[in-house]
Amino acid sequence: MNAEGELAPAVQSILRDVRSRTTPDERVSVDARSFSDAIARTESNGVPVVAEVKPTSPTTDGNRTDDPVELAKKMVEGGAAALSVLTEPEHFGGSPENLRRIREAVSVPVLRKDFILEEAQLDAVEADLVLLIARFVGDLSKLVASARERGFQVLVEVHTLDELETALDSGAKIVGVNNRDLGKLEVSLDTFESVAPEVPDNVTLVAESGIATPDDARRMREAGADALLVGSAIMDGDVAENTRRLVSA
Ligand SMILES: O=C(O)c1ccccc1NCC(=O)[C@H](O)[C@H](O)COP(=O)(O)O
Repeated sequence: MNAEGELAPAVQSILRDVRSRTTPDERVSVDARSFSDAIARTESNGVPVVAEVKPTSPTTDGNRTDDPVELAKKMVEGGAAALSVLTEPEHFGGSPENLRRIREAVSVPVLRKDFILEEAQLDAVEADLVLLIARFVGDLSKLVASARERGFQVLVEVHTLDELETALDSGAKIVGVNNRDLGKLEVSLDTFESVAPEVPDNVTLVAESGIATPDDARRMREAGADALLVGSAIMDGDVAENTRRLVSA
């Protein structure tokens, strides 16, 4: 794990809050909806998009206060293959309860987007996939195994080739390359293009962050993305139409 001094202040604050939150006593057991099946179902009609319910963020102006379940349903109506739901409350306006309600209301797989550092955090809510960020997790192999024991599929997020190596060593079968550098919060689609060629073919590859237009979507697909994770560009305006535009890219 990187020294926290190298992280943007907002990210340092997120990690401090995560550590101060209480964790549940009871272990979850999940019957997960398959992410690879959801991608395969979408492939014949369009681009597999993981649409993110992201009410706000450290880099977003304002807070979208619509009912998250209504937003999620509109994303599915727009053709989203899967959903990502922020459960971090202080900096992203999310909650485990939002995810629980959304997962009950839709039939596509739902990713829990949070900053999970230790095993007990996995038990906050059931989801089909959980995100583990290679940069922040001390023993990634152990946490991947703990998540799988509970039935979760695991999306391991990387930003560099070194982190990709750590992810693959941990046995990750789904890898997300985050175009957002959590050190500086700068976004560049070049990141995905530089890391993707080193990802083995048998790994499901997700391009994350900074995808705003159909051109961006095509660019990420040409660079090897099996799916695209999109937050801000979908949340800003008509979420069904925004999702549809990227799915039809
Ligand atoms: O989005 C942020 O401002 C942010 C700040 C600090 C840490 C993480 C952050 N984002 C988390 C994400 O992974 C994104 O929500 C996700 O990849 C979607 O990105 P985008 O399409 O650019 O909204």
